[in-house]
Formats: sequence, structure tokens, C-alpha cells
Amino acid sequence: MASAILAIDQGTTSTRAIVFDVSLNPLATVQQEFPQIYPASGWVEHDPEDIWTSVVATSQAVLKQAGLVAKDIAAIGITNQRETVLIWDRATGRPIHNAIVWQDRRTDDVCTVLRDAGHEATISARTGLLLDPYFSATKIAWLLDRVDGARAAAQAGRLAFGTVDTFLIWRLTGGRVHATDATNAARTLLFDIRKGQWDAELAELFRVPLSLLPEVRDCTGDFGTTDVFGCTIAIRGVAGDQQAATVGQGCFKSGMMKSTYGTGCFALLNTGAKPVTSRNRLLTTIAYQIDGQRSYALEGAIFVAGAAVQWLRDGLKLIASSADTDALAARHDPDEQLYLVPAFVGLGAPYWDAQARGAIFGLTRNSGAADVARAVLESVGYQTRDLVEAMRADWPSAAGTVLRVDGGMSASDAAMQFIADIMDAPVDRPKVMETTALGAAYLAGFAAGLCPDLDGFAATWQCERRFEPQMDAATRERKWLGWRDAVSRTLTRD
Ligand SMILES: Nc1ncnc2c1ncn2[C@@H]1O[C@H](COP(=O)(O)OP(=O)(O)O)[C@@H](O)[C@H]1O
Ligand SMILES: O=P(O)(O)OC[C@H](O)CO
Repeated sequence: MASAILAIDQGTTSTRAIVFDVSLNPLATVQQEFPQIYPASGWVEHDPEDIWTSVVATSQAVLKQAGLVAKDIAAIGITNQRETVLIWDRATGRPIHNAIVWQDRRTDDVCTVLRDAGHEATISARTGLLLDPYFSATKIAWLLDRVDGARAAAQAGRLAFGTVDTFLIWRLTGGRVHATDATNAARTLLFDIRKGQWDAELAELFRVPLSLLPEVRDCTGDFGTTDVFGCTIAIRGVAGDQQAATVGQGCFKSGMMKSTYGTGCFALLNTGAKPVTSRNRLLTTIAYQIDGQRSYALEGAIFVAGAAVQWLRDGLKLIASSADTDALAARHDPDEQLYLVPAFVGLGAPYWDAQARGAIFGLTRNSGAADVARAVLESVGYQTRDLVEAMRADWPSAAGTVLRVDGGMSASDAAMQFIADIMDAPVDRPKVMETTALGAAYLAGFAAGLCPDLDGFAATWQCERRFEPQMDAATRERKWLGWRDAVSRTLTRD
């Protein structure tokens, strides 16, 4: 009898496949990085075939590593980098262009035009999002306008759009299923998060034909079956990666919050069955949808967290591996106070300034590599506090909330300690750090009738380490004011 669940976590810089047993213990993990393509300043693309081959290769390898075969897999869960746009030919399955990645800023001018025309309030009220190139809609229109013949082909119904989940489902099912889940749909700027359906007026405003869009299902929906791995396996769980991490962290009660430190950093605060409108430029999003019931979250999205560590490694070549960051930063001079504002692709929440660019402040002749590394780690803490302050202002009952952390960069003890220090609040790191994949596996396992209900699953969450705040109040305040000043100097608009 099938006794395991395969989670596919298709992230921004790498794809992971993880096999869990039905008690949701991880049995094996295989990870593969794939190339980032930077065709112009502020542009970021992925080759869809790199995404696809990395998914197939890691899934096959993880089965082998766990000593399993395809018929041992009861269900597949898929979780993915969100907002990233793919368009493909329905007849051939061939993408018409590289994927335009969520970090890509090429459609900033379109967003400015729409904002100046006064559309942002309506768009925000319906989608919970803001007019920023981060989201999918303007990227879809860019592809339709810039790829030869694409708009005509779309109008003739020959093309399909999808975020990465949808593309993978299409490929895995051999083109039989064109579907997404509500959490991914909620990131497109085309989805009414209160009604739970595509919004025809927004589709017209963004010039996206409705015929391109996938069907929207529950996170625990039926997404068809795949024969790619040697026998027929059901795809039963789908969620955007930040929402999957919210599930994997067991943040099901209103007031619970998680923050994931991968390429970027995304904090989600569960606000329950009713969407909360932010007055502080946070996003309102769908946390998960099960049996047609939506739970909502306030989200703070930061574009650069671990990506700044990658910059230390690949750009500045100060470290050989991301894991070396803490050791280098530990050698920093406490009298040096550098601030790195990592606005490499603009700034996300709560600033939303696509034109801002990164800067380092406070350099002296004594500043060295260790000080820069320390500034990278601290930048993640400052940005987290930016988000949490905005959340507390929007939703005062968030005040006593403990932050549950995960993602590749949560392995950095120094970064996690600094987050606790600068927020003056405890930070909990779970035993299972692969919470994104765990969330996808749980959704698939629950849908397949193998896993307990939400409360039963939440009760299994275990803390690996709690980081308690240790910084004195005066230092915290001084550092915080320095960060606010540094950010204000990088902003290009109020
Ligand atoms: N020990 C570490 N210290 C600091 N950063 C780390 C560490 N390990 C991984 N990272 C960073 O975490 C990020 C990868 O996290 P991951 O969750 O895999 O991201 P994504 O899903 O966005 O691809 C990379 O940017 C990497 O530099
Ligand atoms: O792939 P990650 O973990 O960097 O997450 C990316 C987010 O989903 C973008 O919104």
C-alpha cells in the first residue's frame, strides 16, 4: 500500500523534492539549484525547462534515496515561488518565453501609469495587493505585447497562463489539467480574494484575456494524476510557498505568525476567516482554502533576505558558502556600525519603491568584510521589524505574537538572534525546518485522507530553538533609528 507523500518545492533559486511518511516525518530530501537569468538591470528570468527538469530530476532522485518507487507515493503536494509568470502553447506545452520571475521590475512603468490614473484603490480593495511589478498581471501583458504573435494566439485561445504550480500541473498531467489553487491565484492582481473568483474587470484593465487563466481550486483540491514517475499518482495539495510554510508552521489560529527567510523574506500573520485591510501598505492575501473555506493573512513581503547572502558569496566572493556567513560576521568590529539597505530590486513592504537601489552607510577606513557580512545579517532583522511594526499597527492583537521562522537563511543563528534582539520579542525555529515542503505534504496527505485535521497537525509542531531577546533597550533604539535613517536615504518617492 502507498505509504509516503512526495512534496515538490519549486523555489526561486532551487527545487527541492522531499519524501515524507504519512506521519509527516521527512525520509529523504534532494535539492538542485538552477540558473538565474538577468537579461537587463532589474530583470530576472528562469528557463521553464530548467524548472521542469529540476522537478523531474529531484523527484526521481528523492524516491531512490528513500528506497521507494512511484507506487509507494500516495499523493503529491506542490508548492512554488509565487507570482512568477509562464505562458505556453496549449497544443505543444512549449513556453513562448522564459518565465518572468516575481523579482523582475520591467513593468514598473505600467504600474506607475495605472497608479497615476487612480486605479490602485479599486485594485487593492478586490485583490488585497498593491500596484507593483512584483505581481503577475503586468508581466502577463508584457509577454502578450512583446512576444511575436502572442496576443493574437491568446485571443484565439491557443495559449495558457500559469504561475509555476500551474505549469508543473500541466506538464505532470500531460496537459490534461489547467488549474491553480486559491493562494497562487491571489497573487496575480486578477483575483477577487473575497469572492474567490477571477475578476473580469481587472482582467480587462490589465489587458489579460480570461481564456488564458487556469481554473481555481482548493489547496486540497483534485489536481489530476501524473504518470511521469512510472505509475499513476494523484496531485492533491497545492499552495504558494509562503502559504505552504504558514501551513507547515501550524499557523492556523488567528494571530499566529511565521516569517520565511529564503531569497526574500515573507511574514504572514493569520487573521482568520475575514480579510483585514492594511493601512500600512501590507498585503491582504489568502492563507489557505480548504473545502471552499478561505482563511486570510496579512503579509509583509521583502524582496532580498538570503539573496544578500548570495551576493556576499557570488558577487563579492567574501564567503565560499552561505553557511560561512555567521563565522565571518562574528569577526565584525562592534565599533563599526554599517547599514546595508538591500534594495537590489527595489524595496517591498512597507515601502514599495521599485526604483530604490541598494546602499551601504557608515563606511570608515576600518570597515572590512566581516562588517559587511554583519550588516547583511542585520538588514534581515531590520526589515523584519519594519513588517512586524506595520502588522501591529494594522492589527493590534498581533502584539504578543511569537514569530515562527523557517527558510534556508533561518539556519543562521546570528541572523535569528538579531531578529529577536531588534524586535524585542522571542523567535522560534522549528525542528522541521523544511516547513514549506511539510505544508505541501500535509495538504496533499489531508486531501488523500492520510493526515489528521488542522488541529491534530498543529499539535505535532515542535520547537528546535527559541531565540530570546538579549539586546539592551538603548542599543536597540539607536540601531533602529540608524536603520530608519538609512532606508529614508535610499527611497525615491514618499
Ligand atoms: N547558513 C546560512 N546562513 C545564511 N544564509 C543562508 C544559510 N543557508 C542558506 N542561506 C540562504 O538562504 C537562501 C536559500 O533559502 P531557500 O529557502 O532555499 O530559498 P528559495 O526557496 O528562495 O530558493 C539563500 O539565499 C542562501 O544564501
Ligand atoms: O522561492 P522563495 O522561497 O524565495 O519565495 C518566493 C515568493 O513566493 C515570492 O513571492
